[in-house]
Amino acid sequence: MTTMAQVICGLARRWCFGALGSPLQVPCLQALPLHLGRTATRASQRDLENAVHQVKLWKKDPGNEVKLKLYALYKQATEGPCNLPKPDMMDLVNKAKWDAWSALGSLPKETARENYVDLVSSLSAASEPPSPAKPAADGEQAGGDLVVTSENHITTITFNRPAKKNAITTKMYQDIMLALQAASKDDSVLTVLTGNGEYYCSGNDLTNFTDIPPGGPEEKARTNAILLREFVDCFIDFPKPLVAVVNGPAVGISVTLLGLFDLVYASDRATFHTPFGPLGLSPEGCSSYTFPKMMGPSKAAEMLIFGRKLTAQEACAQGLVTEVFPDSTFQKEVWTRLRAYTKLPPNAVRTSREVMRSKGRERLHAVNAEECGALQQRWLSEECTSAVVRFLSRRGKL
Ligand SMILES: CCCCC/C=C/CC(=O)SCCNC(=O)CCNC(=O)[C@H](O)C(C)(C)COP(=O)(O)OP(=O)(O)OC[C@H]1O[C@@H](n2cnc3c(N)ncnc32)[C@H](O)[C@@H]1OP(=O)(O)O
Repeated sequence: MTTMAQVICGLARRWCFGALGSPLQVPCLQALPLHLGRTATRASQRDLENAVHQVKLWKKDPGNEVKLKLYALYKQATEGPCNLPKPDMMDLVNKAKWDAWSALGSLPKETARENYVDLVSSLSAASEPPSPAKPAADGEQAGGDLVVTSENHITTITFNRPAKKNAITTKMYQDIMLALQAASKDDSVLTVLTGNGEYYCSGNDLTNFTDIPPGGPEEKARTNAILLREFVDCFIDFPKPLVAVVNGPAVGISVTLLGLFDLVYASDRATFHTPFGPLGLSPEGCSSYTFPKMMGPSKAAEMLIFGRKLTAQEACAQGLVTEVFPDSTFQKEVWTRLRAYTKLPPNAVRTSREVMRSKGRERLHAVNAEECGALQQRWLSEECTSAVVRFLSRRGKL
């Protein structure tokens, strides 16, 4: 289990050696000597060290807001006002810390120390006594974040991160591409994408934006654009029928990609949401082309620009979904139908699909390239950065 002190220590370390480049000589909090008991009315250096020790014993994560406040107060108490250059806006973690520290302005070191000690003491009073760390639950990641199975001439690729609503990590994008490459060559007739648990998929994992490489945010945006382009290209070029078994809510890229599928079967629990406006993003997955073509420009605009969430029935009425099934019989009905389809003559299936797809393929590649170029810019924008920071800080991920 990660303790609070490890988290704060991690923050301090990342601040010291992160994207800012120059080491800042901030002591790791865990390296401080420990003393117990506050005796004076004004907090002493010893009280501060004692408070740091108490933080180490906290069992519960107090949340991002408190962590940032503690970080800022600690820095102010030990180093005084922040005089570091403002980190790049895409450097989310360091920017949040810089903002928190800078917000303390010229608060005297003594006052910062006192505030730190008081904050820790008020939070400690409310927290539980420490207990030994528990080992991680067995099987939490059973099967990995992506599970690929092949049975009865159907290859199934399952998003398997139910605790994270099946958000897609960078590794999952790569693994999906590998799985599609393998499925294009195996003896399956159909390839299915589905999700394990309550969600089909909550789209791109928003923490994918937080690890900034040495080349900075621009490099991150460039490599993400390359990965996204290759990823979507795999769907455009996939030679067999693609089926989405949408078992629950779908968000972001898991929705836009549906325009490249041949069949989309949805549970009546599923919803379809592309919150690009609120996230400061623009469409991907060729949806800027496939959605207007499928549902008309105005309905597509409502989804892709203004982020209107569709129910499964609405998505079906717009042509995004092939058929909606009651959740209680969804799996049974869909898989029975798919197994029946695998009995069709495979070469005829493949030929029909190729004839239907070949005409639009070049256009789809051009659309994909254009969308990825636009997104590369979007990812570097203040609008997008602020939206990602809002999401991550609400969930204590910074
Ligand atoms: C190579 C780069 C390619 C980039 C391609 C670009 C794609 C664009 C998109 O896909 S945009 C869409 C991005 N997705 C979202 O904006 C969804 C964000 N998530 C949410 O809004 C909500 O989590 C929810 C509505 C999906 C579910 O809400 P609910 O309240 O039911 O559950 P929680 O929020 O508590 O979620 C449970 C845990 O799952 C984590 N999580 C969910 N979605 C994501 C995500 N997309 N990225 C990262 N993490 C996600 C959430 O943080 C919770 O984790 P925790 O339990 O550890 O706190």
